[in-house]
Amino acid sequence: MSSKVKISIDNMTKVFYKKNNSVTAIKNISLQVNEGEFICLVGPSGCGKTTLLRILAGLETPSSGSFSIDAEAGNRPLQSMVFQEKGVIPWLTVEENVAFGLKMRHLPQEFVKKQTDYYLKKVGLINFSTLYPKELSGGMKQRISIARAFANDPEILLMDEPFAALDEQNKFILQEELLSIWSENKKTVLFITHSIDEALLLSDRIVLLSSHPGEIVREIKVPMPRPRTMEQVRANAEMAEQFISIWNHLQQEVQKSRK
Ligand SMILES: Nc1ncnc2c1ncn2[C@@H]1O[C@H](COP(=O)(O)OP(=O)(O)OP(=O)(O)O)[C@@H](O)[C@H]1O
Repeated sequence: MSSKVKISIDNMTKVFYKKNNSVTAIKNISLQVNEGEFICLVGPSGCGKTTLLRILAGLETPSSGSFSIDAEAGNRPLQSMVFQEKGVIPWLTVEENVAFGLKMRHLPQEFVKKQTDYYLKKVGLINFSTLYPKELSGGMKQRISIARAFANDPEILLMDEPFAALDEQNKFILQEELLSIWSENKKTVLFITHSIDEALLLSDRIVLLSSHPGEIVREIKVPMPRPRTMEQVRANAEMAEQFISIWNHLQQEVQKSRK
């Protein structure tokens, strides 16, 4: 990981205004993410995690505060986003889905083919490239989204619970595949998860948010060296301590939000 700051979020607040009331989704969020850093955002439901990612993706505007993403020269997209579901285009084949962003940028056909095949191989879909999403399992569809996001070669990757809808076995496989791809090109990643295990496995740093409105309450540097596997994470005493500490935080925040 470099010491260069890639994402800088400065005192950001987002308020949604409705007819007769307003909802503050996130409040005074300040965060700096280094180039190549993998950060997981963990917090109770409704604390504004998705809102924060949507702002960074340019899909919402902050009510106050600001952010910047350090962009290198060239025509790389600023960010790619991977969602929990519905991230694939149903009328395009697997290959066309992965190539979509590259084709939109009118990159040379040869380069698009090379980049697409590389990531299709990485996620184990090269033999399924002519199929349509309806012919695939949920895990395979998420693989398309991951392959497309990396193939686009964005400045940063934003991932909103990409594995939440998968069964445990598929989830473990995809987590390891994601880590394997990430370890090659060290993208800067902001990843939302409700799974403490997942956050401990994937992150360099875990950012804990309070219940609604979401404020950053703690940052945890994950002490375990890489490469990591879920078995190692679960067998490690220090990680077990972190798990309990995060679990207690979430319990307290959920109880607070119910009062
Ligand atoms: N477009 C919107 N209009 C009005 N309110 C919104 C909008 N988007 C989000 N909110 C509100 O902002 C708050 C934060 O929502 P958000 O989806 O960001 O939380 P979250 O932490 O991602 O939740 P979860 O973990 O359940 O996915 C919620 O109270 C939600 O109702």
